[in-house]
Amino acid sequence: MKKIAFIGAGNMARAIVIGLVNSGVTPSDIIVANPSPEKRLALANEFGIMHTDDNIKATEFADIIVLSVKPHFISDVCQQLTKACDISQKLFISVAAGRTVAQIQQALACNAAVVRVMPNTPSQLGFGMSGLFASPEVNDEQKAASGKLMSAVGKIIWLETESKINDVIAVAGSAPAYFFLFMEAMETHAKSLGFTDEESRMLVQQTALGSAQMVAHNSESISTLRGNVTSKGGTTHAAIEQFKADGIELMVKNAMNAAIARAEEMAK
Ligand SMILES: NC(=O)C1=CN([C@@H]2O[C@H](COP(=O)(O)OP(=O)(O)OC[C@H]3O[C@@H](n4cnc5c(N)ncnc54)[C@H](OP(=O)(O)O)[C@@H]3O)[C@@H](O)[C@H]2O)C=CC1
Ligand SMILES: O=C(O)[C@@H]1CCC=N1
Repeated sequence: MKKIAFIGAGNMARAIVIGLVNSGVTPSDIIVANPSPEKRLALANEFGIMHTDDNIKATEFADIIVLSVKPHFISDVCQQLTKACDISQKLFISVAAGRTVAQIQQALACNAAVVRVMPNTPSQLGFGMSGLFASPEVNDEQKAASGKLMSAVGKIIWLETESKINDVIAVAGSAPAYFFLFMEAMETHAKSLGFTDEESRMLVQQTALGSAQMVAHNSESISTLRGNVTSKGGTTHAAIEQFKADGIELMVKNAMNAAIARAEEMAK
């Protein structure tokens, strides 16, 4: 197995590291670099991976460097690495939203092999969904290695054009938060209907889980599954009509387009 370094030990790095270790990757093949100790120590203590506060040491150790800092730190981190060590044979995987291959290569001062990945946090349970785009410099072996890495934490699709990364952000990268928002709204109203906190959480959580499982395990369209719940003139019909009257389809479309627009803006 290739050695993997995570630069940045935040939410996304944590999600992927957990998924990798749970999928059987040897913990001592993974190193995480983060300036402040709490998050990297937590990962090291929980999963037995290596850790450091030195991005350069982590980069020297690894074949694959996963850039998992906030987008506005990507350029500084790349410039730091390129000045301090030989990166010519390394594969860079960037999970950053709104940071293009060209920007990363410019900061690395070379035409490095870069794979952009747009993952999501369910990766930590092995239920991730990632879109991947490879720069022309990425060879077949590196492409296979990055596909294998992200397949360890969920499902993947390869993208023909880099701009599709922004579409994946809208449909999958940011999308767990949409479902959480919906669940939060339902949980809040369940509480106002008099259910306890625990009951409200369980009612919403189990219903969301069951619904997602039905989608995953049925070949019928999602629309058909919805129709199967919706008796004509019944309670679900009343709720769905109210959602439609309040503009749910437009709301979802506008929200997804807002995510895409923000990603495009960040790339400028
Ligand atoms: N969260 C998500 O659902 C998703 C996030 N992403 C992408 O993942 C990336 C990380 O996001 P997320 O994990 O949420 O962010 P976090 O803020 O949780 O994590 C970023 C981490 O980077 C560390 N860091 C800051 N500066 C440096 C540096 N110079 N060198 C090394 N580490 C540094 C921070 O440390 P400290 O806190 O100590 O400053 C922090 O632990 C972003 O680019 C985002 O676009 C992509 C898909 C989904
Ligand atoms: O909100 C963000 O910018 C990141 C990218 C996708 C999910 N979180």
